[in-house]
Parts: sequence; C-alpha cells; structure tokens
Amino acid sequence: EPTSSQERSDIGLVESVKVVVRCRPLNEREKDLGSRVVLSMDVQRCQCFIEKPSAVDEPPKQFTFDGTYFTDHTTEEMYNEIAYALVEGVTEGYNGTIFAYGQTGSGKSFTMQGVSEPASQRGVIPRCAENTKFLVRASYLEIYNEEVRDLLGSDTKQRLELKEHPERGVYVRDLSMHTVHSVGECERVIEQGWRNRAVGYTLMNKDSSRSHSIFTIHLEICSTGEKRVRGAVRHFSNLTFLQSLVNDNLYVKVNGVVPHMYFFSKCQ
Ligand SMILES: Nc1ncnc2c1ncn2[C@@H]1O[C@H](COP(=O)(O)OP(=O)(O)OP(=O)(O)O)[C@@H](O)[C@H]1O
Repeated sequence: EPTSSQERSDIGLVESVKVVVRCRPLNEREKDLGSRVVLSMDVQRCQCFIEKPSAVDEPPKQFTFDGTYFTDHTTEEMYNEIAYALVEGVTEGYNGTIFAYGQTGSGKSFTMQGVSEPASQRGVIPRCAENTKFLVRASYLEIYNEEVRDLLGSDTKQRLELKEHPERGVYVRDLSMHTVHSVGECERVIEQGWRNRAVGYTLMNKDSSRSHSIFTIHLEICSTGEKRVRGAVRHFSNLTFLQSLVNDNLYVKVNGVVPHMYFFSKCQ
C-alpha cells in the first residue's frame, strides 16, 4: 500500500488535486485555558491522528493526506513541497488553485499571507510572485456577507456583480486588474488589498479576517512563432521584463487561453 506522496508518485498514482494539512501551535488563549494538543502526525506516512481527550482508551482517529505539516514546519517547506510545482505549472500554461480551508483561527491567513519575519514564514501569495517569471496582472476580491467587493478598486465598498460568460465562465464584472512589472510592485498590490479586507475579532481569533478573499494572477505566456512575439511586444510594450522573455526565446501569447492562478484564502 503506497503511503507517502513520493511512493504514490513513483508508481504513477498522482492526482491533480492535492490535499495537505497544517497544524499550528497552541495560541496564548489555548495555553491559558490549559488546552492539550490532541493531534499528532506521522509526517513520513503523511498521516494525522486525533485522539478524543475524554476517551483515552479508544484508538485515535486516523487520516491520510498528500502532505502533513506539524507545528514546527514552516510555510517555506510547505510551499517548496506542494505549491511551487503548481506555480511552475501556471507558467507552462496550466490553471491552478490553492485553497485554504479551516475554522476561524486555524491559520489560513498565516499560511496564505504570512508574516515577513521570520522569512521562512512568508506566505504562499507573496512567495508565488518571486517564482512567477511572466506575471502580468493581478486582481484581489473579497466575499463578505455574500457580497463581492474589489479590494484593489477605486471604491472598495462598492458591491460587484457575478456574471457568467459562455467562454470565460464565471467572472466578476468591473473587477479591477493591476499590471505589475516586478515582484516589489506585486507585493505592494497584495499589501494594499490586504489592508482593505473586512476584519474583526471572533471568539477564537482576535485577528479574524471575517471574509473570503481571492487573489488572482493573470498570466499571458508561452506560444511559438515569431509573429506572435512581435505582436506581444507591442501589446506589452510597457513591460520591461518582456524583452528578456523574448531574449530567452520564450514566447508570449496574446490571443487565446490565459492561464490563471487563484489563491483562495478563506472558507469556513
Ligand atoms: N503555523 C503557525 N505558527 C505560528 N502561529 C500561527 C500559525 N498558524 C496560525 N498562527 C497564528 O494563529 C492566529 C490565527 O491565525 P489566522 O489569523 O491565520 O487564522 P485564520 O484561519 O485566517 O482565521 P479567520 O478565519 O478567523 O480569519 C494568528 O495570530 C497567527 O499568527
């Protein structure tokens, strides 16, 4: 029976969806309450065990994931082992989604947005900007009380409409797109959107974001043929990094499928 993700990958049992679990350390509130950690992990086998404090004789409940990250693991480790391949896939033309799910205070924002210090705990979203060579435009929206708002729009209070297009699928009308020329610019856009989120405390998390948010990177990349490259150069003439793509013999596609990278940072 294959157990680790490496073993499964060796025999070709690779799924397009990967599910990993992350356990955070006890917080001050939990320590003050004298709470006990009831979760343990066998990270080699990607297994997680939960014991019921009131029934110590019962065997713990056991779950297997594609990856298990315990309290001493960093976002950097998780990103390198799981998220990086997905971000690389986007630069090859595949769409990708990273979706953080968990109850309030479980660490979704910590994993997705992260903290700047220590550097190993920088979040998944800022990290992807470093790995994305062809990054072009970013958007950031929030779903709060079933209303969609543009975290980067000129009026962040305005409610936006959800629409469906026969080819593009579901989209948010009038959602603003922000061209980013460098990692630094992308980080500034992320920070701006982050500050505009609806926040408030919950009983379990004093910094709760109280909303669902979706950060999307829109890339236009990779095709062949010189004509398209010239067209692309005109189209993106304001992007200084485009020339380096052309110099590297990488071609930018102007028309056709635009790969997206989605980062969902809330669902409870
Ligand atoms: N792996 C971790 N290591 C250290 N601290 C963590 C970790 N994960 C979360 N925390 C801390 O736990 C607290 C709650 O985390 P966070 O705000 O990310 O939760 P959340 O799931 O986004 O909650 P909400 O749904 O309420 O917005 C924060 O103070 C965060 O810094």
